[in-house]
Amino acid sequence: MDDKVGLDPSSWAPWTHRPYCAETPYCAFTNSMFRGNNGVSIITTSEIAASSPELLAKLTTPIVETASVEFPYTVRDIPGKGKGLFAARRIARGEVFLEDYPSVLADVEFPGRVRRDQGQLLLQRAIEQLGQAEEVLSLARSSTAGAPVQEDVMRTNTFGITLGERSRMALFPKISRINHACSPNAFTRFAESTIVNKVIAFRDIEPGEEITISYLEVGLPSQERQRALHNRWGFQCTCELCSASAGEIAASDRRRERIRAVRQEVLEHVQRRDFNSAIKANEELVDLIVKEKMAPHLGEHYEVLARLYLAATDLKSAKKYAQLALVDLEANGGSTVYDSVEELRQLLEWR
Ligand SMILES: C[S@@+](CC[C@H](N)C(=O)[O-])C[C@H]1O[C@@H](n2cnc3c(N)ncnc32)[C@H](O)[C@@H]1O
Repeated sequence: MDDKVGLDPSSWAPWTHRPYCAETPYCAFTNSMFRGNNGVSIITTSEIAASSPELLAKLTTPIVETASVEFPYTVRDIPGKGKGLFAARRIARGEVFLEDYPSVLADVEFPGRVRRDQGQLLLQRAIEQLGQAEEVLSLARSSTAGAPVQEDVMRTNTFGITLGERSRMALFPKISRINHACSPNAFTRFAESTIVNKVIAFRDIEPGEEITISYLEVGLPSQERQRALHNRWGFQCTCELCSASAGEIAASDRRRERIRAVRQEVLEHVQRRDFNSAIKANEELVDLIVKEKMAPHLGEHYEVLARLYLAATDLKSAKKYAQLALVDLEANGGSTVYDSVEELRQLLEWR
């Protein structure tokens, strides 16, 4: 690719910089006009880039964000945690209070398919070509092994997303300042159609309160949770749940192990089309989730129950759970966050 693309900028289209490939099948492609002059870079292969015209169109359309809105949060230093986000006013449950676009995207398999020094060159180029390179490079790092800055920043701050039918790492610079909590007060939703990652309040957040999200799948047992946070993000979890008494932690772990087992059972029942058993297992799941205070996810579980009852041709129960799901999903952002809200509304109209 390095050789095929000339020095003439018109041959780089739709990118604003000459694609840089570090003698690998992967290249760093940059559009520096994305979102004003913030820019976006993607590390992928030329073949994948060429086969994703819709994605390319999204990344190369010069999105200009609406005139500066007053952000309902501030960034502050927190002893022992680096920086963090704090509510500048009351943020209501369900409010979408932060929207962020990616600065760097990379195919998840890329680090395993190139030499480390080549990967580093690709990352370096992908970041240095951005208008907000400095902002990206100042994000948190967690390596204790002296990893290069770019690699460390990516490892500490990226989310796993699906984009253009591929798993990618994505760095959202504003969201990157949000710290982890096992029982967070906010969650993120990435919308592939707009490539916006939204942050939504799980519950009312009071002025001055720290805004948190969960870095992990909610519901991991304590040891797994602590190991993952330590290994990838380099910190010791001290949240309420991680600091509870040994007895409380053991009880929570038992429920979480059971939640995991029941989730698997639900899938197996559905695969066998045994909807009645799937419903029974899902009802146990809802019960465990409430006991484990993982209630923010209840709406999605009610939705699963509505769909299972529908599959079991019990329309009355399907509607009951669709209604419960709607109440919950609407309180957590409604159709701006959940694609299924409209479908659930239609289900309630069925006769
Ligand atoms: C994505 S960044 C979050 C923002 C970061 N604190 C900063 O200064 O930009 C992830 C890093 O923040 C720190 N961090 C996040 N959550 C934490 C927590 N609950 N306790 C201690 N450190 C935390 C860790 O250093 C972690 O590697």
